[in-house]
Amino acid sequence: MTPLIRLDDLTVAYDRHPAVHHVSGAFAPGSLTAIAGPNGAGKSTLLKAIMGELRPAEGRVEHRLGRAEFGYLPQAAEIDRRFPISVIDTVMLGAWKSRGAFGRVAPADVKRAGEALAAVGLDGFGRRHVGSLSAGQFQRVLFARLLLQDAGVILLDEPFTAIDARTTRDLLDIVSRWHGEGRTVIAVLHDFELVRTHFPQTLLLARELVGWGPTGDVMSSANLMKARAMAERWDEDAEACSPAEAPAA
Ligand SMILES: Nc1ncnc2c1ncn2[C@@H]1O[C@H](COP(=O)(O)OP(=O)(O)OP(=O)(O)O)[C@@H](O)[C@H]1O
Repeated sequence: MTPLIRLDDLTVAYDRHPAVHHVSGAFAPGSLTAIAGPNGAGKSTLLKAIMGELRPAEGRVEHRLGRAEFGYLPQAAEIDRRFPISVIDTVMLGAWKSRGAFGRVAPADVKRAGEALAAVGLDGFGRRHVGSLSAGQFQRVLFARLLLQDAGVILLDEPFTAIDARTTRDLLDIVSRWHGEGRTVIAVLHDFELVRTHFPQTLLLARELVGWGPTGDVMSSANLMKARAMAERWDEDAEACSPAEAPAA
């Protein structure tokens, strides 16, 4: 099968210090993949590089997708909820693909936004200010926004962190539905049990690739120990990356 997204010797760096180092592999269309690895492994950086928010220092991210084909749920810590915006308007932001960034709001979009809120269990919350929601309710709002966006590739950065079991279950149902609809879903996750039970593919990252393939193979004790050992060796003040450091193919 032709890959949907291919990573070719991808290195992504901040101030020339690599956070993702020489990663190669491919996401198949319609695949459901967890990105796992220790803190600081480069997982969020990799998501941002996949959707083009960060440019590679070396190597490439290859695909034929436009920006609108990517739906993205950032880490909760990256979102400022003090911005004075209602729940329904936040969900409506997901409709920008169909109406353009400054386009008029169509009644059909309002209806779809209401349906998306109902689908995530927040019927009647539309007029609430996002700052007044609990963390779990706000995560549901962000999923409703993704439902409205209707993207072919969905990137989720720690979608279930600080979320209770019931909300996690409800949001996992939505992830399963997206997978069933043939969308490609890539999620950064810390809960290994959840990875093993719900994600058929795993990309295990410790700046460099530890493993990428069927979850049962990749999440072996040997690989998890290897990832931890690699993380313990990281030197935050290491020299900037040079092409000569690339591992042999
Ligand atoms: N904007 C930035 N500027 C400089 N360095 C950054 C920036 N963002 C991330 N980094 C560094 O890049 C490395 C990878 O960070 P990243 O957030 O991608 O890791 P992660 O695997 O998602 O971590 P976590 O599990 O803790 O969320 C870390 O050393 C981090 O400090």
